Amino acid sequence: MSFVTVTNVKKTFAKAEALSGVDVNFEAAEQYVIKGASGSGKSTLLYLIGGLDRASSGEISVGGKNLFHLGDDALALYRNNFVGFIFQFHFLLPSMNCLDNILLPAKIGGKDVNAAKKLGLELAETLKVSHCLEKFPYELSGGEQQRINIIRALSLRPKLLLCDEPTGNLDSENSKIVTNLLKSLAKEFKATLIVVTHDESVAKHFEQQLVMSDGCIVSK
Ligand SMILES: Nc1ncnc2c1ncn2[C@@H]1O[C@H](COP(=O)(O)OP(=O)(O)OP(=O)(O)O)[C@@H](O)[C@H]1O
Repeated sequence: MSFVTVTNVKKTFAKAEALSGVDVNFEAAEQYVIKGASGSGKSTLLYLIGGLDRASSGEISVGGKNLFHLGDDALALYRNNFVGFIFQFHFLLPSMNCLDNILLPAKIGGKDVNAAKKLGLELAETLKVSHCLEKFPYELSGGEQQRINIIRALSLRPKLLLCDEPTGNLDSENSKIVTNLLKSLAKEFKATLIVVTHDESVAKHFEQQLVMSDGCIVSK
C-alpha cells in the first residue's frame, strides 16, 4: 500500500479550481519531484498533503490516516509529528537564535527536547553550520539559513518531507548543495521526499518526476 494516497482531490478557492481531481500515490521512503507551470496547482497539492489546508473534496491518506476525517487539533498534531516542511523562504523566527529555532517543533509538540538537540547538533555538524547555532537568522547567509531550516524540519524525524521551491532563493552552487542534502537526509531518515519546483536543474536530480498542468497531474 502507498504511504500517501491522493484520490480524486479537488480544491476550489472562491470560484477558481486550483485542483481538478488529482489522483496520485507516493510510496514510503521514495523521492519525487513535482514540476509544472506557475499556477498549475503544485503548492496547493503539497499543502493539502501536509495538512496545511483542506481539500474541497476527495481523499488524502498518509500512513493509513485519512486527513479528511481529522479535526483541527488532530491535523495540527499530524503536521507536527509527521511532516517536515521546507519552503523557499525559511520562516526562521528572527527573535530566536538558530538552535532555539531548531528546538521549537519539539518544544511546541511537547516532545523530547534533548533528543531533538542531540540530532540537531549532529546535523549541524554534517551540514557544516555548527558555528551558526548561537547566531540569529539575520546573521547567516541564505544558504546557511536554509540548512538551519532543513535541520529544524528534520528535528522530529518526520516520515514525510515536503519542500516547496526549497532552493528558490539560492545561487546555483547552494541550490545543488541543498538539493543533494535533502535527498541524502531523506534517504537516511527513510522519509518520503516530495519537492515542488519549476527549476529543471533541481528536478534533474530526481528519477520520479510528476508534472502538473491546470490542476491535474498530466504525467507520472
Ligand atoms: N489561497 C488562495 N486563494 C485563492 N487562490 C489561490 C490560493 N492559493 C492558490 N490559489 C490559486 O490556485 C491556483 C494554483 O496555485 P498554486 O500556488 O498551487 O500553483 P503553483 O503551481 O504552485 O504555482 P507557482 O509555481 O507559481 O508557485 C492558482 O491559480 C492560484 O492563483
